[in-house]
Amino acid sequence: HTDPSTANQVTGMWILTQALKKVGIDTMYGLVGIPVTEFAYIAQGEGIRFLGFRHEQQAGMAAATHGFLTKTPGVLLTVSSLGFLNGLTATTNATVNCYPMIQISGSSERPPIDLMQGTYEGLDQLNIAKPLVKAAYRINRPEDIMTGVVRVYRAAVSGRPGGVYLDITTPCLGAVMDRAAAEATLYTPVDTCPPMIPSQTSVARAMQLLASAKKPVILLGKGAAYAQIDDKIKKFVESTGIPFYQMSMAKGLLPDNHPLSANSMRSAFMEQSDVVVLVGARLNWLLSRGHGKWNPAGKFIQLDIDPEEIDINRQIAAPVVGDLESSIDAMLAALPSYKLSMDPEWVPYIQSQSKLKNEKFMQRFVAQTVPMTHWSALSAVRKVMAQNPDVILVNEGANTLDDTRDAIDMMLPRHRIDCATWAIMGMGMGSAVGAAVATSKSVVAIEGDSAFGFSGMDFSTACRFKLPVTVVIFNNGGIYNGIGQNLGKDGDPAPTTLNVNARYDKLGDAFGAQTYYVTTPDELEKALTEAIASKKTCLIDVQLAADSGKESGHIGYLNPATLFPVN
Ligand SMILES: Nc1ncnc2c1ncn2[C@@H]1O[C@H](COP(=O)(O)OP(=O)(O)O)[C@@H](O)[C@H]1O
Ligand SMILES: Cc1ncc(Cc2csc(CCOP(=O)(O)OP(=O)(O)O)c2C)c(N)n1
Ligand SMILES: [Mg+2]
Repeated sequence: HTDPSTANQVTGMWILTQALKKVGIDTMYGLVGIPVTEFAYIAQGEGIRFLGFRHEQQAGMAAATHGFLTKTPGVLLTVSSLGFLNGLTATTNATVNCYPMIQISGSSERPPIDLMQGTYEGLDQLNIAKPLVKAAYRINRPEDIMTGVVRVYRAAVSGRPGGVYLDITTPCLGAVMDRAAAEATLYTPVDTCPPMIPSQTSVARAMQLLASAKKPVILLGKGAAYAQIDDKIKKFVESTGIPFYQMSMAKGLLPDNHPLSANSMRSAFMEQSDVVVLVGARLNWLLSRGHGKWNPAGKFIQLDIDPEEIDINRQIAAPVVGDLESSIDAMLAALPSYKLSMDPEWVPYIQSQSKLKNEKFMQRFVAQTVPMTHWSALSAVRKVMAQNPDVILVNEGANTLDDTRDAIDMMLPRHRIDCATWAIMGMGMGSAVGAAVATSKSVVAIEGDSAFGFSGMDFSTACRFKLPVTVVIFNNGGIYNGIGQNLGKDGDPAPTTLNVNARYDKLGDAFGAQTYYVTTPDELEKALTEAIASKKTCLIDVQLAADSGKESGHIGYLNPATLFPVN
């Protein structure tokens, strides 16, 4: 597979490779085939890492995670039609979650697409992508490749980050151009993600409101984690002395056990806070869209880069529109000019109530039940994760997501990647690979067994690239707890001692992983400790009781026994 380019002539594939290097791309995730295989080889030959996956959705989740963790857009490469569509779910999810990523897909030549003449893998990809992603462009001519790459790069990283689609046609990839003319089109763009400075007026308005607050709270969202201004966030919290709450992917910006953490006091600050500071956090469903328990008299200060985010669900009394670094800098600079009037009992109240709640919460880990529940399994996992704070945690499921989020304190920023704003399943294996590749750190993915099912075949990708990824599967027999179980007669509740039949460790054996099958907390603690220390690709099947966890509806119970005769 050599590049067909010659001393005097180059192909569109070569130009695309050079253009990606000009904007600092050194890694691509994807699944090759017609018409992008040759391009991937050329890119590899020019020093761009390429990680081949089993499904484009997981390659896209890896690219999105890469973007969130590095602020350089992750690149997803797919073939046309279904490969493009498989990847589009990840690019759309990245757009919803504000992760910067670029999906590059080969596409058919235009005339037979536009005339619907039935071409190989023909699909009008650009127009299908447009409504779902932050921006979408098509390149038809080799001389436009650099422009197309700069457009998608800027769209992915500037303003609110998001997923962007770049469509490049087969004729363009294969087009031949004079080398000198092609080189003349290449350049490194200037200032691709400029600061967005908030107005002084907006900062003064926010500081006045903050200074008047009796029971303020600071909510840190994944935008604050993404901004990579960790010391400034810490300084803002500690110099104001205001309690803070971290959304799931902001956990670790300050340690979850920080004395100002209101992590266990969500209801209290929702009901009582008179001023709420949203820092890179949307007032969306994850925060009851600002209604329900929220104090109706509460006033909101919102720091966000997206002006259209303001007032989406509640009036924002003091919007500060700008990039978080510029906004936090401005507020820190103004702080000495203001005297805060926080109720001196507010922080002691938060701290004393947190202590009581945390002590009560710890009771959940006492029962070392066998068969295990999520909580008895987490009693072991939390111990091992506390000893390995620099391991990145990937997490998805229902009970597995909620319980793990509450059970495992994060000590470092950008060390927790989960199903986030859209709460989709199937981000696990791609995110684990993307996190390991982007950071060279070890990764532990705590997966519900149903959630694992969406991306499980790409566990083999982690094995193939020998990544230090340990997948821990909380196996309670399927979606929530029980679909597909051989249930009691006439839909009666299933007996709680049903053995869970699946053995995911054997799947790991098939791909050469270091695997474990554990049924007790002690076995799990030993296995996870060993797996992380090994820095190998590992899989731990954690057998839980079939009825562990709660679900929104025992839909498996609706099946009459006659449909599924109990064997
Ligand atoms: N660099 C940045 N500066 C300011 N705001 C940002 C930046 N990056 C992302 N954001 C904003 O952060 C917010 C992230 O919100 P969200 O994804 O709901 O986080 P969470 O679910 O953790 O609360 C988005 O509104 C986005 O516009
Ligand atoms: C793309 C998509 N399809 C389906 C669903 C609906 C769902 C929400 S949670 C979940 C899996 C829960 O079972 P799991 O075994 O993972 O966890 P546990 O509670 O510990 O047993 C599903 C299928 C979502 N959210 N996204
Ligand atoms: Mg399950």
